[in-house]
Amino acid sequence: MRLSDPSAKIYIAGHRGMVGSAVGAALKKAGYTNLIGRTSSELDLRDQAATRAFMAEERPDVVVVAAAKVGGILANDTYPADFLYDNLAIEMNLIEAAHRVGVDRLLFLGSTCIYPKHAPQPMKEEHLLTGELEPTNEWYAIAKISGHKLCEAYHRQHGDDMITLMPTNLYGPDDNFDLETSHVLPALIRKFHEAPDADDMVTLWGTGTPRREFLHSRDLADAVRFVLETPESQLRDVAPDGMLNIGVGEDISINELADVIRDVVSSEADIKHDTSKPDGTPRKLLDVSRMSELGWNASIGLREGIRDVYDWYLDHEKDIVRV
Ligand SMILES: NC(=O)c1ccc[n+]([C@@H]2O[C@H](COP(=O)([O-])OP(=O)(O)OC[C@H]3O[C@@H](n4cnc5c(N)ncnc54)[C@H](OP(=O)(O)O)[C@@H]3O)[C@@H](O)[C@H]2O)c1
Ligand SMILES: C[C@@H]1O[C@H](OP(=O)(O)OP(=O)(O)OC[C@H]2O[C@@H](n3cnc4c(=O)[nH]c(N)nc43)[C@H](O)[C@@H]2O)[C@@H](O)[C@H](O)[C@@H]1O
Repeated sequence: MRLSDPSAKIYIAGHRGMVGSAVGAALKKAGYTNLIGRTSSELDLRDQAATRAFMAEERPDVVVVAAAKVGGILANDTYPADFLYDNLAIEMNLIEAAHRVGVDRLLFLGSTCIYPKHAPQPMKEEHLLTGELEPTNEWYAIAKISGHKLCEAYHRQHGDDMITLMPTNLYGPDDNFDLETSHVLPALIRKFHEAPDADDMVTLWGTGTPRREFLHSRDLADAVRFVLETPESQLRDVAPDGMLNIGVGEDISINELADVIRDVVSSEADIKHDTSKPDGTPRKLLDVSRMSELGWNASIGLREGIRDVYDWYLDHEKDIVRV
């Protein structure tokens, strides 16, 4: 059901994360006053009984699933069991419990690693399951595909209003800046920040030739609000499979990204490549025509977004967990 009541109870699972915190801010700004969240120590969503009990007690009208085990290419490749099990457990428990209590709408957040490694570019929603996955993150990808399919199963069997957003690589305030487990953009902000001089060296993983698309978390949060406020019939007309790519529709090579970040951070460091680290998917540019057709487009440019995150990083550097 379309979100229209400002007092609707909205549960943001993962409300403290980069995406969850941006979604909370966007919904608050839009006038929604009844937002709830629980930290993972208050409610471990891998615990089915605890998740069912929480949902039965709170009975939210809307659930946004922004809780997940998340990380960059090296973390995914290093901890396959954690990325597969945690994400399967979290999404299975949340989606099933949402069905049990009869929420009006559930929004599941997937990720574009669900598409085949060599999918046609730009990638359309119908390219799902048409080819082999990228090995470094197939574990996370299979979990996210399963989450989407579970939403579709509840929609088909019970008529539940459950929609999957498939965001491209995200960045923003409250991102993870740990140099081993983070994604490339926050990692390079920190690396160049910590290497300001001409005789410093910044190491890029892989060859730097893969291309990535980057969406600021505030843009994603606005897309979440937009979809929640759109009637299910309109969403399903455009997305009969219940899936919507969320991106900017353009990409950049990692080498070019490094040049932009080095410039924004005002570093004079040189760059070298550690080709012992994986490149991952060569490219994963999204076709964003479904969201454009619905009337939504991203608005934060990459350079502007990197500047925004770097300003946030400078204000929070001392609080960021050291490796
Ligand atoms: N970052 C990206 O590039 C990207 C790209 C596409 C899609 N996404 C999707 O966007 C969503 C959010 O990602 P993010 O970047 O915001 O990640 P994040 O900053 O790591 O936040 C993840 C959140 O999930 C919560 N969480 C993790 N395990 C939990 C558990 N067992 N029980 C309860 N809560 C748990 C954490 O809660 P605590 O803080 O309380 O521990 C955290 O707030 C995920 O579904 C992710 O797949 C992310
Ligand atoms: C959105 C996420 O995309 C993720 O794939 P993916 O874009 O390759 O994840 P990233 O870790 O952002 O890596 C993107 C590209 O940047 C290169 N890279 C260069 N330097 C660095 C660095 O210092 N740190 C990192 N992390 N990368 C670096 C990396 O080798 C890869 O080719 C998936 O593993 C997740 O599951 C999720 O789907």
